[in-house]
Amino acid sequence: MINMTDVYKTYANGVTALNGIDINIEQGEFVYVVGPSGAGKSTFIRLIYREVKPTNGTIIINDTDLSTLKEKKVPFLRRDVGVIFQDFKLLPKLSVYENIAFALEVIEESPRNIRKRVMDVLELVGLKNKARFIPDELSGGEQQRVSIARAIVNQPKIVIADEPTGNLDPETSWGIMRVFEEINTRGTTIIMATHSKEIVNTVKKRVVAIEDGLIARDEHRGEYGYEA
Ligand SMILES: Nc1ncnc2c1ncn2[C@@H]1O[C@H](COP(=O)(O)OP(=O)(O)OP(=O)(O)O)[C@@H](O)[C@H]1O
Repeated sequence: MINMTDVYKTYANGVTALNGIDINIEQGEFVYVVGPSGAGKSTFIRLIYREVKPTNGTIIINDTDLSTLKEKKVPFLRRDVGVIFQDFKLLPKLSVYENIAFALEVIEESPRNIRKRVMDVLELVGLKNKARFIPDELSGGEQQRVSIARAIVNQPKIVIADEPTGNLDPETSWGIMRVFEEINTRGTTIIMATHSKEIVNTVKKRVVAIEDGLIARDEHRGEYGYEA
């Protein structure tokens, strides 16, 4: 599913963000990525959908070896990997419906299929009644639900989320966690970088701690392990 062997990443400015990562993640797992600021969490996440390339090492995602993946095949990889960011990244002039449909239109789905799939994911994230709203008319939690809906509308096998609750208050964050758990229950692998001690210690999952570009801990139903 996701396999990294001896992965290093040094950025163009000479900063080494990852220092030899070995990990295996199976289909259907829910993994928190934790660790101090600057430890390499975002870099680890960005490798999975090929936003960054490793300096060294092997990355295999769903049987595809990213080191030999041609640029023109990257969109195919990304169909299998839904991405969610801390700052939502919605298109401000498009409605909720259009923001989600957009992800399907670019892969030339039929209008009827698009409508069904968009309404299905809006139902899953609890926003069916806000399909015509634009992002500015929504709360932060609602905007994050839209970005989750957009990430899963292609039915990706993997969802990666980089601090998805970082801009949300605690109560709203629990609602977002319930959505992630529901998606995970349906078989999607979730990989989530987070600084939330409360979430990690309450909603118990596999915890991978990255420190100085290395995996310092990897525990089934682990703890956050740092002061909040
Ligand atoms: N595009 C880039 N160019 C150069 N250096 C970078 C780039 N992105 C990240 N880095 C550096 O790589 C290291 C790891 O950064 P990364 O964003 O992966 O850490 P992080 O664990 O996600 O941090 P945080 O918790 O603060 O988000 C840091 O020293 C950072 O400055």
